[in-house]
Amino acid sequence: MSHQNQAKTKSIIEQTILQHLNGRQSLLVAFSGGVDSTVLLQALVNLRQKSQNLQLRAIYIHHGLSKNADSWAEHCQQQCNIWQIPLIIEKVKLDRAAGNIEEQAREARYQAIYRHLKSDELLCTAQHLDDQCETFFLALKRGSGPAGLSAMPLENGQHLRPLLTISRQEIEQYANQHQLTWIEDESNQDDHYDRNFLRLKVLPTLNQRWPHFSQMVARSAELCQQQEALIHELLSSEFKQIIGNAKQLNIQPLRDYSDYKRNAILRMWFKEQHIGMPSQKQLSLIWQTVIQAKEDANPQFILHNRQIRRYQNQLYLLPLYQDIEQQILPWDLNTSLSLPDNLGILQSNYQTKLTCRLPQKEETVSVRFHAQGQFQIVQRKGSRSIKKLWQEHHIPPWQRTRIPLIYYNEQLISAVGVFVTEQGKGSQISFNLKQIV
Ligand SMILES: Nc1ncnc2c1ncn2[C@@H]1O[C@H](COP(=O)(O)OP(=O)(O)OP(=O)(O)O)[C@@H](O)[C@H]1O
Repeated sequence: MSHQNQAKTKSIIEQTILQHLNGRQSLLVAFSGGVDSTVLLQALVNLRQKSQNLQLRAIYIHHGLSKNADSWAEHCQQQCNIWQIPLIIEKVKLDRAAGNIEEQAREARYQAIYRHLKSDELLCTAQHLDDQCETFFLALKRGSGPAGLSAMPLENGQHLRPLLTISRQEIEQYANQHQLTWIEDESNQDDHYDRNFLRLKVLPTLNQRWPHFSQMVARSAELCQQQEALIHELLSSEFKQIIGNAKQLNIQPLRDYSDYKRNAILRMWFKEQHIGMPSQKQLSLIWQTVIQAKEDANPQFILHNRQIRRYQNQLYLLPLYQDIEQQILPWDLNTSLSLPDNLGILQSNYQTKLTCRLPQKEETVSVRFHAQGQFQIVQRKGSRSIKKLWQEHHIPPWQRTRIPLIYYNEQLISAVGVFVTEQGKGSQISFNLKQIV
């Protein structure tokens, strides 16, 4: 490549980034140490030198997946020292046994990054044109509609992908021209992963035959994005009317919509809650088995580690709660006991109201639950008084009876039936601890 062309590549990359920054100056760069984010960071350092007044920070996420991850973190640190950029190194924990390690890593990575992102900062990641093409193909392989085929947006909230229109080849040229050093992740060569298979085996053939193939795919993705934006614009006022404060969806109006409109509204709802899009089949199952379930049913549908529930004609997207009925929680009454899933904190109060009978002695214990925007009530499972409370407070079924087994002084006692209300004002209610041994 001639010097002239190289200089052109350099200025194209910097100019493109500058254009996309559009005056924003405070940036957090997701820096993996790979060639793409190395080029991104270096180009930003160059722009900073040219008095663009940029405030740069970088973040490296240590997934602990590769045996080389420590040395990658070290490499990123050294590089940032040279460029005088503060670097955050954050370790995340993944569970290999839980499967889909790539997806887990991605989710944990973005969660960790967003924890560090300041409100006035822009997150910059280094996906490029060829990544965009691969993402489009991966969506095609899943049979996605326009939402999936939109691939990655250039900008989404506080997240910018300033290299999205730059090709891999241009990035590599820039890296070589600047004699940059970067990390080669050994897993990039493993075509067992779908993305690598596309990159290594499929797209080179297509790009060889049609030199602007990736640009054309990116254009299709952009057209899909425009269609999505249009649908969003057309439905947004209706959507606002049927979504509640807790992001629950009023399903009554959905019954009068056409299938197309209903599915579009449901997709908007999932998107709003940052959950991966359900497939067409999953959408129709949600419609049939949850929304259309018999009135007295208590339907549940699990999607991407969340559960979809219906209650009083509203659709809720909730975390998957632990089965605390099977859990044993040791409790020293001198300290407070945190219940799982944010169910609250148990605290004993020796100026008691209610009696707990333990084998050795009779002791009176009352238990208070502390409100944290919610309040918790523990009572005997299904007793008449508790049923009344459920009704009064509109407690949905999935919050009604959660029974942890609790040890006190090495004796198994049980707080029988825990439930949570969201609006709770009265915040503290005492209950019976029942001895069950
Ligand atoms: N370990 C990491 N630490 C910090 N940033 C990272 C790390 N891995 C990836 N990134 C950032 O994310 C960008 C995209 O990387 P990659 O394509 O591997 O992720 P991805 O999960 O496919 O992202 P997306 O789904 O948003 O395309 C990188 O260019 C880099 O900016």
